[in-house]
Amino acid sequence: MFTILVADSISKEGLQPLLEMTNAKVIQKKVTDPESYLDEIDALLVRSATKVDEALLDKMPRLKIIARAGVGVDNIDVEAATRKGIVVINAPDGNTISTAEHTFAMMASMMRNIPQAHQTVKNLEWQRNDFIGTELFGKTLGILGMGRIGTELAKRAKAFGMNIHVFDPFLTKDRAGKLGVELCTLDEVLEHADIITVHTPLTAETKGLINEHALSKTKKGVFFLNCARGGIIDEQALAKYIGNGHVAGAALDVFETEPPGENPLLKFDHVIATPHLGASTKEAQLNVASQVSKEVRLFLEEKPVSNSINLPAISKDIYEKIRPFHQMSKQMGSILSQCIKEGIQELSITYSGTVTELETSYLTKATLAGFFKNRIAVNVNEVNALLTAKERGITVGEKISADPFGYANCLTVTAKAEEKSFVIRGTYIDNYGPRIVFLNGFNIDFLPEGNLLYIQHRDRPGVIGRVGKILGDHSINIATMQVGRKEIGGEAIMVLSFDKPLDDHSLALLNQLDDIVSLNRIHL
Ligand SMILES: NC(=O)C1=CN([C@@H]2O[C@H](COP(=O)(O)OP(=O)(O)OC[C@H]3O[C@@H](n4cnc5c(N)ncnc54)[C@H](O)[C@@H]3O)[C@@H](O)[C@H]2O)C=CC1
Ligand SMILES: O=C(O)C(=O)COP(=O)(O)O
Repeated sequence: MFTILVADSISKEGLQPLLEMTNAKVIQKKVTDPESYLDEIDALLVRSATKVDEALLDKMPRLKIIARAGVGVDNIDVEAATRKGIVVINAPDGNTISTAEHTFAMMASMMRNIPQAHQTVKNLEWQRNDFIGTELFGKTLGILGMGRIGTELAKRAKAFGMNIHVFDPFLTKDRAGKLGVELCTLDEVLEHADIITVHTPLTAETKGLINEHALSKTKKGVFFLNCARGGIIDEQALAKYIGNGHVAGAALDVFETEPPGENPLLKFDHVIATPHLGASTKEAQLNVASQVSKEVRLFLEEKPVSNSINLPAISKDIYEKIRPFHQMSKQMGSILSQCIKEGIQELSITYSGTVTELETSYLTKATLAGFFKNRIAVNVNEVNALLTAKERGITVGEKISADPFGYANCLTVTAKAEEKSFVIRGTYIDNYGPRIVFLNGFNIDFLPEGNLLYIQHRDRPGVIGRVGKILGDHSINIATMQVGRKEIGGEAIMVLSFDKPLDDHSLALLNQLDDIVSLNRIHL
C-alpha cells in the first residue's frame, strides 16, 4: 500500500487518478502537520508553498517521488532528492496559458493604472486626470526568457501591436524569426525596451539578472514585470530605481520572500502586485494536478514517467521495448554484486545485437542500480546511479560490440576489482525470457530470478550428488539446476534455484564438502 501526501492546495478533481488507486492512500496535510506521517510517505505532491529541503527529505525515508503541480522546482532541493534516488517531476505546460494571460493582464493594468484607479472609485472619488495611461501599441516589450510562457506572452503582445525584443541564450535566430520576434543581447533589450518582463527559471545564473548594473542601462521611464520568480529582479535595486524616478512602474506577482511582508516595493503607488496568482485559474490547476497525478500513478505502477527533472525521459513506447532488458540489467547488476564481495573500481557494459538500437544509457543506470541495491544504505535507482558510482570512485563504461555471441542480443557486464574481475553475460529471448549465458568464465544457461546458489567446484564425479544429498536431507527442494565447465576434470560451476532462501546451516555444510571452491547465495 502506498501513501501519498498532498501538501499544498491542489485541485481535487485533478487528483482523481490517485484517489482511484486501490493500493494507495491519499492524505491532504501540510508537511508541518504531525498527522502527515512523514516517515510513511511514498509520494509527495506540492506547489510552490512547501519548501522541500534536505531536512524534510531526511524525515521521509520511504519517499520515492516528489511531484510539483506546476513549473518552478526552485522550492525543491533537487540535488538532495537526486542523491537520495528520489524522482522529481513537474507539470511543465499545464499553467503556461494562465501565467501568460496573467502577465498580460498585469502589463495592461500597470500601463493604465487600473488597480490604483479602481481603488479611488471604490473610495467614492472620481479622479480622471490622475490616471493618464500609456498605450501598449507601438511599444517595445523586452522578454527575458523565451520559453513556454515568454512565447505565449509574445503572441498576445504582437496582437496588440507591440514590438518584441527577446533575450534567451538558448533561442536560435531561426526560431526567433518563426516567432516574429527580434533576438537581441541582454544589453540591447535593456537599452531599447519600454517594458521589460522576465520569464526565466530562478537559477544561480538568473538570480539578480536585473540588478543595479542592468537597471542603469535601461531607458528612463521603463516599466518592469516579474511573474516568474522573486529574485530574478533584485528587489532592493528595483526599489532604488523606482525611488529615484528612473523606473516608471512595476507589476509583481512573485517576491524574494513569500508572502513579502513589509517589502519597501509595496509602498510605491507605481507598483502593483498580486499574491503569486500566475497559475491560479481553474483550468491551470486542473491541468497541473491531473498531469502530475497521472505521472505519479504511472511511477508507482513502475511505468515510465515523461516529465522528470532528474530521470532520463523515456516515452511509453520506448520503455515497452526496453522493459525486458531493464529488468535483466538490474538482475545482472545484483548478481555481480552478490558474487564479487570486494569493492570494485570499474564497471563496464558491452551491448551487442538488437539491444543496441535502444536507449542503452538507461540500461547502464539500471545495471548500476542493481549492483548498488544491497551494498549501500541509500536507495539507488536510475536517478542517482551514475552519481553514486562517481561518489564511490567507480568508473562506468559503456561499449557497443558487433559480436552478440550467437544471440539476437547480448549484454556483457564486467566488474573490475583490485585483484580480479568478474564477467556476466545475459540475453533476452522473446517468448522465453531473460537468460544468463555466461558467468565468471563459464558458459551456463539460467533464469535470473528468485533464490539462487552459485557454486564453484572441481569437476569430479559425485560432487553434484553430495550437494543434492545435503539439500535433500534438509528438505530443500531444488527447483532448477544448471552446470557448466571449461574442461573435463577442471573448474566447474553449478547454479541452483530453490523455492525458498537457503539457510545458513545448509550453506555451511555445503561449504565443508570436498571439491567445493566457493559458494554464493544470490537473492533476486
Ligand atoms: N507566477 C506563477 O504563478 C508562475 C510562474 N512560473 C515561472 O515562470 C518561469 C518561466 O516558466 P516557463 O516559461 O514555463 O519555463 P520554460 O522552461 O519553458 O522557459 C524558461 C526559458 O528561460 C530561458 N533561460 C534560462 N536561463 C536564461 C538566462 N540566463 N537568460 C535568459 N533566458 C534564460 C530558457 O532558455 C527558457 O527558454 C519559471 O520561473 C516558472 O517557475 C511558471 C508558472 C506559473
Ligand atoms: O508553476 C509555477 O512555477 C508557479 O509559480 C505556480 O506556483 P503555484 O503552484 O501557484 O504555487
